[in-house]
Amino acid sequence: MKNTASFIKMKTQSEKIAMLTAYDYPSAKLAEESGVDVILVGDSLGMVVLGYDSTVKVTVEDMIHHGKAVRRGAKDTFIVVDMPFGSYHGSLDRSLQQAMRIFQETGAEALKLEGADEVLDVIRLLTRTGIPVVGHLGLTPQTAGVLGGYKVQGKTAHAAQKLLEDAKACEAAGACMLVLECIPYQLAREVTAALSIPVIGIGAGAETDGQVLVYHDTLKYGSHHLPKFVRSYAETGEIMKNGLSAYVDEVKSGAFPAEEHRFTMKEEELQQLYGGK
Ligand SMILES: Nc1nc(=O)c2c([nH]1)NC[C@@H]1CN(c3ccc(C(=O)N[C@@H](CCC(=O)O)C(=O)O)cc3)CN21
Ligand SMILES: CC(C)C(=O)C(=O)O
Ligand SMILES: [Mg+2]
Repeated sequence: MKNTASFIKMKTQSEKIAMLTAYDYPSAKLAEESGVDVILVGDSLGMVVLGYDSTVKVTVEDMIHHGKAVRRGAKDTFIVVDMPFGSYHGSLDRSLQQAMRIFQETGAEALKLEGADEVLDVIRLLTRTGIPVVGHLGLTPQTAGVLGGYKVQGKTAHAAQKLLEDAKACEAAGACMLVLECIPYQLAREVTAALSIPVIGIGAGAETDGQVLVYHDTLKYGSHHLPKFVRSYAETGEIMKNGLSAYVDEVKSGAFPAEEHRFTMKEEELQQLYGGK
């Protein structure tokens, strides 16, 4: 099992870190078998698995439910679980309580929190408590309503400067890793060079220490809109739909089930059952 020190070593040796989301037992198992370095149980599960139009309806219970399934499917992979919307704001006591529940019940290796500013106190508290924290800056989907949608962040010199300072502050607060979402590649490059902790990008160009993508985007599973930064590596949705249509067709035509799918009662038992009839 890799740990936070392994990822720092990978950064210093310029070995790229491959992170992928997973939400259940089979997806986690496939991710582990594929050699993924870090599995993220993302709150994006609200959109790609539960069918919400944003991540803000996702609850602590949802994250625990899915996190436990992912743990069962990937016993030997470093797992990060997103703290969901509203679970790490308001008071430090409550934030720690929610974090402890997710961390203890799922058995994850780390938790991910979006933002800096007041979230820095939470990063510090969780880290001191013994919970490794992954930061998340740039496009932070939990605050999309305030940001004005899913838009590229850090495009102006002023916004880029603020993001760089936030990134340094996350590291100083104890974050073991940082996710940068939807920012210009030049800014991602600068943040990656400025930090000692690994920086993982999504829509942040090729010059970060690693990449993360959403499972369903990577496999083109589901009918959702694919963001511009995604590359899909398999037409899974199409393959599944073809398989399911073939099943329905064969039930309708009577081609399924065939003789090899049925069970047989012995002739003598049939005799006894029906007598001489
Ligand atoms: N399926 C899925 N993939 C993701 O990567 C993802 C989620 N869901 N849900 C949670 C967040 C939301 N994310 C998103 C969603 C949409 C865009 C998007 O459509 N962006 C525009 C760019 C907008 C601009 O130019 O400012 C795009 O065309 O890619 C970006 C990030 C990333 N995360
Ligand atoms: C897109 C990644 C970084 C994420 O936070 C999620 O999947 O929820
Ligand atoms: Mg997330």
